[in-house]
Amino acid sequence: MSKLLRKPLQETIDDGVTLVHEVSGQNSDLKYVGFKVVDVKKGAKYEQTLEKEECCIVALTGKINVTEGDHHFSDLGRRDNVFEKKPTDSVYVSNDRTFEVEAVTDARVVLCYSPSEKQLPTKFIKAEDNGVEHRGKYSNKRMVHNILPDSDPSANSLLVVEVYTETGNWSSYPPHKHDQENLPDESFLEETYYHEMDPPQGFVFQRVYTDDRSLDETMTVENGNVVLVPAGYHPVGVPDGYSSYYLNVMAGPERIWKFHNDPDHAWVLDRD
Ligand SMILES: O=C(O)C[C@@H](O)[C@H](O)C(=O)CO
Repeated sequence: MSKLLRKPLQETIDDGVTLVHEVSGQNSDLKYVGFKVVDVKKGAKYEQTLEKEECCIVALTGKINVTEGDHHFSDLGRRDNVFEKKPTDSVYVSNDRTFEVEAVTDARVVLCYSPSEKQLPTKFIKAEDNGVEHRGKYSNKRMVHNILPDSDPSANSLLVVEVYTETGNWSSYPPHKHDQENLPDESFLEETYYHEMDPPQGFVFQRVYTDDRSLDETMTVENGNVVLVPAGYHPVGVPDGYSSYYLNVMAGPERIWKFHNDPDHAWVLDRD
């Protein structure tokens, strides 16, 4: 098994709360990105006290209430299935704060983390505020929901985005990387991919590789898997008949997404 590929854990951590994924500095080489997925049954609660880390809570599917101090946000979440392809609600919570997520319906909640020292205001990121982008042509078509892009200063480090790739298409393609602190040409950002497929028996392929091939892994990724991208190019290929969804979390020393295309493949962008 690749050390970059994570399968769902399905570990009960509280009444009605199942830990589906947990990526942290304790169980990976990532220093800037932490990632969790929890399934919360209707009426159950997940609570967490953040230390020196900020968190973006994404109502992936189902409906939730989120409370942090005097802030209470009700009935967040816009879809029962990510393949409804509509943006959803999220909440940004800064370091050293405690939040609670209560499920209004059975819900899957994504928790995106990055180290943070400087407190920022808690912020409700409404579905309507997600920038929606259609990128690419030929077999490189995808749709993006920008939850926390680098143009939004609400977070210290976190960048969060959802990407839908059409059947038979490629995304994060031509292959690009962001693993050098070399601004303005490239930024260093670690990344995680949480994947789903429609229909769910589908799979996609994701390759993670560096120029010198000291890292070069090609993974068969199934519904609900997570891929870690500590460095390198990280294209995704989607087989015919299946659609792909993934949620990316990125973070690094500077909060800017500046990627570098693999020079061997950048030519695909130059076609008419
Ligand atoms: O293909 C896309 O446009 C999505 C990717 O950019 C993805 O969000 C990523 O690789 C970020 O580095």
